[in-house]
Amino acid sequence: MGYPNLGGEGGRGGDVWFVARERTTLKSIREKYPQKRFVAGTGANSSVKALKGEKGKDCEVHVPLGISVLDDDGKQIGELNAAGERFLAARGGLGGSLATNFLPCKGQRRTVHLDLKLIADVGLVGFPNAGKSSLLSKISHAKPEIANYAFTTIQPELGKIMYPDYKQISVADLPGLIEGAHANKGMGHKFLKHVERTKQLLLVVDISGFQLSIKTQFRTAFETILLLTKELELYKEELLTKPALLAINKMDLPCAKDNLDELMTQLENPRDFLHLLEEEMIPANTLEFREVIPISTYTGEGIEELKTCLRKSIDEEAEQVNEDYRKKKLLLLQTSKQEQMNRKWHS
Ligand SMILES: Nc1nc2c(ncn2[C@@H]2O[C@H](COP(=O)(O)OP(=O)(O)OP(=O)(O)O)[C@@H](O)[C@H]2O)c(=O)[nH]1
Ligand SMILES: [Mg+2]
Repeated sequence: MGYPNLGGEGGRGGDVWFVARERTTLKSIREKYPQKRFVAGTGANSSVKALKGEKGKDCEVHVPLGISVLDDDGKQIGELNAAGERFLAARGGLGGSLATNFLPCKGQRRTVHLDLKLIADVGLVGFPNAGKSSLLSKISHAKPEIANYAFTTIQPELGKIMYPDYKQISVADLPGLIEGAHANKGMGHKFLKHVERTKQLLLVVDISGFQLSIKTQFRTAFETILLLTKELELYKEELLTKPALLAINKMDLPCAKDNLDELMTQLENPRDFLHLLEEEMIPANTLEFREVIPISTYTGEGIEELKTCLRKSIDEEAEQVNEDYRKKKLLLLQTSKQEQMNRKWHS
């Protein structure tokens, strides 16, 4: 009876949510929120009338798909992988009430870090200058930077291959990999983490063998493939379980045909040629390619075939996933039926 006019609880402060949206980039967040801080709303004062106050307006920050939310210690506390998924970054403070002596509470403050790993059907993996960006610009509408120096690409870029039946396959152009990338040399982890989320790998190698900015200025295509395999293996062995295809680029160059013949022989029995590489660089496992496609982004040779192969590989994989799902469902159904029968039997 002591407070006849103070029955209403103040409204809770607005929350801060991260909401996954297509076509959002980390850059756009930085531009929109240069202060880089979001503080959840403070609750409202207790109302004088015996009415409950309304909750404050939430702040929704649009983030790209593939965002991991990490706490200050680097521990992952959330993940946003599909459009519309939401993560509560900071909760609004409670409104004033009798219990808090009518005083509102402050909104939550939390320091979080956003880490973007691209989600794509196919990731382009290769040494710098192999022609990954040239390839992406050839098969999609993306306009990545292309130049005759290493590390032209420093940010991953996404492009989409459009098929006549409207199916689309997303392809991520990634920064070039170099020897030691697993130990964070070059673009290192920054690049390799994106490979984790691509469904399939498309290795792109330069058939001429010239390497820019790498210890050895010349590596045959076969050696390059082994070195790329080694880097992936050292970073995370599971990456090698992803379906992989191989595009052999720059087939327009004069040396290409002979080099290709040699490479194909080596790929038939890779184990017989491992000795060509320094011992410490030999990978424990070799990648098995679903398809090997010679291409030239200059002349267009092999580009249509490559698109067809990618499509086939992605479709096959999707079919396999569906099949596994069907099998799992069937098994569940069978076991639950069996359980029902058992119960009937015992009762
Ligand atoms: N001769 C020839 N040159 C090519 C071909 N494709 C690309 N190039 C050239 O190779 C160089 C590197 O091409 P990019 O597409 O930038 O290579 P990248 O693999 O994306 O390089 P990074 O971004 O540094 O990893 C450029 O000078 C291209 O013009 C090709 O089919 N034939
Ligand atoms: Mg590039």
